Amino acid sequence: MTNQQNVVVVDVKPHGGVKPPLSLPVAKSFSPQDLKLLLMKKRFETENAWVLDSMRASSPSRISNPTTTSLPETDVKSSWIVHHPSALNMFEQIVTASKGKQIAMFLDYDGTLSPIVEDPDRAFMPREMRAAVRDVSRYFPTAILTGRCRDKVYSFVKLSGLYYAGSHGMDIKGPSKSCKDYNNGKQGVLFQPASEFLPMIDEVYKALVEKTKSISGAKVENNKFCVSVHYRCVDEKSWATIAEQVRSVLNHYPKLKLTQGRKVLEIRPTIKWDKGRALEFLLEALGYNNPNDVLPIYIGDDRTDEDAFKVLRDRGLGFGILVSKIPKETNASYSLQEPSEVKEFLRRLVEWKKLSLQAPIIG
Ligand SMILES: O=P(O)(O)OC[C@H]1O[C@H](O[C@H]2O[C@H](CO)[C@@H](O)[C@H](O)[C@H]2O)[C@H](O)[C@@H](O)[C@@H]1O
Repeated sequence: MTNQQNVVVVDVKPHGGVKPPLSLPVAKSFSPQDLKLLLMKKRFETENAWVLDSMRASSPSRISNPTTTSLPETDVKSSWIVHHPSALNMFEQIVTASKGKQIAMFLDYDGTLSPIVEDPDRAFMPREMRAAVRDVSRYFPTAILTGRCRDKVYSFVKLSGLYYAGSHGMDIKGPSKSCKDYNNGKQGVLFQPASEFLPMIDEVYKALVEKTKSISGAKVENNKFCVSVHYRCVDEKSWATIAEQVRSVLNHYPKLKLTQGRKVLEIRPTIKWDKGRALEFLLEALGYNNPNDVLPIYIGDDRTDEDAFKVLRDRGLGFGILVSKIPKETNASYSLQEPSEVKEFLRRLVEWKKLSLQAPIIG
């Protein structure tokens, strides 16, 4: 007969949600010290399992609610398209909604302006996409919001008339050259809400490089105010090891948290700042305090873009457009399948704007 009972511990994740409950067998003879160690070990294992599940599901989460999973895949897809129609098919409705307002464009980078590739250092932006973004920025205030380091994304985009928000919005800079009159003279706006974390992020980057160097295919990227640990090229059998190594480093840094993107673990400060807050900051920096003056359009493909989609939805402002070929849970209103459709959407916006500037005023 065993002398054990089960203790269930419910804990709170650093970024708000509830962690899975810990259930551990407690022998009556355990000392408080043993119990503490056992609890720590169990928590470590549970958190790893939680990260690993999430890594397997990849990002953003595919639709998994019971009302849709019982339907055949084609029905799920058509029901999703009804709720998140193509932004190309809804183009007329989108521009009609901008009547009397200034359209402001917010664009994610990876998976939106450049196709996803294996090597993050080679995620170049196709020339035609650069032309489309440049043309859009001539007619509408335009910002790139990315998880990447701001300098790195600038080296890919190479356009000086845009706002850039790197490190998931923790590093914001205005256009380096004046673009018409819509930036209200706020050229060079700079906002870095996490600057005190720079030394810590640097330290964590080095620790992660060291911890993952023996995992074939793992890549650690220093994004200035956050760090990415890529596992796209890591054999799935080693995903548990990568999750374990990342957690073992993070355990020493309670002021940092773990989030996830497309085959990437992202380590960032626990401050309440994300792409949604950056979008709000940029709207204010552009002088759009009155929601009646502006129609923001945000296009992105990843979990981190959901923060921005949510801000737009909660404020009843503009439109979020998710780039995805498959149905996913999202706060976006519309969808586009891939970067080539993003380019088409941007081109159509420019054509529409040119025509509307030429149109005679009647009445
Ligand atoms: O906010 P984003 O611009 O979407 O940046 C998010 C992460 O994007 C990059 O990683 C992703 O794209 C890579 C290149 O296609 C791909 O190899 C990787 O698997 C994707 O997760 C970037 O390298 C990360 O640092 C960003 O956090």
